[in-house]
Amino acid sequence: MVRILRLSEMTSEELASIKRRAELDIEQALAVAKEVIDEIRADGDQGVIKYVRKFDFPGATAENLKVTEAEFAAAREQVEPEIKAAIEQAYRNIKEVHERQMPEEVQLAEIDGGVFAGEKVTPIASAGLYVPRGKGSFPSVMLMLSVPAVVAGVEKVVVCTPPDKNGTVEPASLVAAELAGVKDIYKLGGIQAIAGMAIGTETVPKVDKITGPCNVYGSAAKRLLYGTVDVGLPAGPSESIILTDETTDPRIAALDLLVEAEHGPDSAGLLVTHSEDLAKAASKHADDYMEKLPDWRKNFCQTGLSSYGGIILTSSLEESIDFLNEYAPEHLEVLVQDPLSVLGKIKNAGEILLGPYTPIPTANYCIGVNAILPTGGFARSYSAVSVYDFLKRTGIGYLTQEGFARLGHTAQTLAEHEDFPAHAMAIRERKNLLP
Ligand SMILES: NC(=O)c1ccc[n+]([C@@H]2O[C@H](COP(=O)([O-])OP(=O)(O)OC[C@H]3O[C@@H](n4cnc5c(N)ncnc54)[C@H](O)[C@@H]3O)[C@@H](O)[C@H]2O)c1
Ligand SMILES: N[C@H](CO)Cc1c[nH]c[nH+]1
Ligand SMILES: [Zn+2]
Repeated sequence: MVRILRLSEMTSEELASIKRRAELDIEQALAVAKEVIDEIRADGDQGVIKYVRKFDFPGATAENLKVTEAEFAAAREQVEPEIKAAIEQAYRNIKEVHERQMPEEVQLAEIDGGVFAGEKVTPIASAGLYVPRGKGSFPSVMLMLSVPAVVAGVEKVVVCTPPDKNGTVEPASLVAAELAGVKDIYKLGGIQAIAGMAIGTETVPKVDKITGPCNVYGSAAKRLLYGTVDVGLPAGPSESIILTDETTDPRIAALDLLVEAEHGPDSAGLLVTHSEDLAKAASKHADDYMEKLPDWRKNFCQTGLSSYGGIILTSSLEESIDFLNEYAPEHLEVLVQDPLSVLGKIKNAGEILLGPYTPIPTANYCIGVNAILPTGGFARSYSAVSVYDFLKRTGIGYLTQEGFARLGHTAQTLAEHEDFPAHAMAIRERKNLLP
């Protein structure tokens, strides 16, 4: 049975472990990440190729690291029409959502007589997208990263994604990339991908920003390369909370508890409820549904649900909401009787999905909201991937003579107070230099 943890009886260590998720495991990956990064810094392509061969594609060479036009053509042929149609529908919604996010290129307003303030947005010049491939194929992630980057207007979009041992990139991911307008794809996974794009080699372009979810190895590389490159939002092992009450169908709750738990042994699936009956029924149904999964996914669920996940039994809906706000889940499903009634009380979640007709997979794939979300508690301060991950906002200020007359003295006063004499002089002397 999926474990039921009564919140009031959990020790502080148990609670801390649940809230920390799998982030702790990154420590064991840091050593190998440092070794790989150092060799890629020193040896460029040869460093990259050594580790692509070691971890993914034994036949890797500098000549076959980049996906060719022929491989795109082969992918178009291989991908079933039904899969293509699904990718196209998902693409349309994701594109619609992200185009709606785009701000005006320049905004400037006169906020006081002669005082103009605003901002302009500029796409970053180059972005490196990481599309994972270890414990699943992710054409959906390809779309969720490529579409906002292209909509934002990034000139150079580079993708790294692990190849299989024969050097093949998952065909549906290539179809998705081509649909989104991205063709610079490199057969790199894990540490070597992050390091290759952060440092740049003879074959792998150096980029200004890397973003995309990855496992503990890629996450370790991002942590070590923070400062060399912008490593984007912390998107690690998947996690979710299913918030329920006594009215929730325990079968629906059990089904949805398994969704993110199946991503990997380090994924966290939590069901949070104040109904003991619901908890017990959902635990039983989850066991039954797990039997329907292939062994490797069932094992992921069982491992995750018994270490980072399970069913949290609280004393009230308010306590459930307090717990989820503290936990800050990547995915939050709200299956209580009146989902909209709790929306205003939810402060920390990567996404909020309302009601029984909005299971997490609909958002993972095709509602259009971005499914690349902060994990490990970072939903307290990070947002889902959006066009803003690929745009810079630059402030614009403009004072007319009237505006300067209005603000000059204030600026000089504060400059003198903060003991910056050149700041103060730049204002004071203008009165003698300008009409
Ligand atoms: N937060 C999000 O928005 C989001 C979205 C999708 C997926 N995810 C998560 O992303 C993660 C993807 O992980 P994954 O493993 O499936 O794919 P991955 O692409 O991150 O990792 C696979 C790569 O890891 C490297 N690797 C494997 N074993 C290694 C070792 N022993 N030493 C060094 N490198 C090694 C290989 O190069 C391989 O290509 C999952 O945890 C999934 O839950 C998160
Ligand atoms: N749930 C993942 C984010 O944690 C997104 C995804 C893609 N494919 C399946 N799931
Ligand atoms: Zn998922």
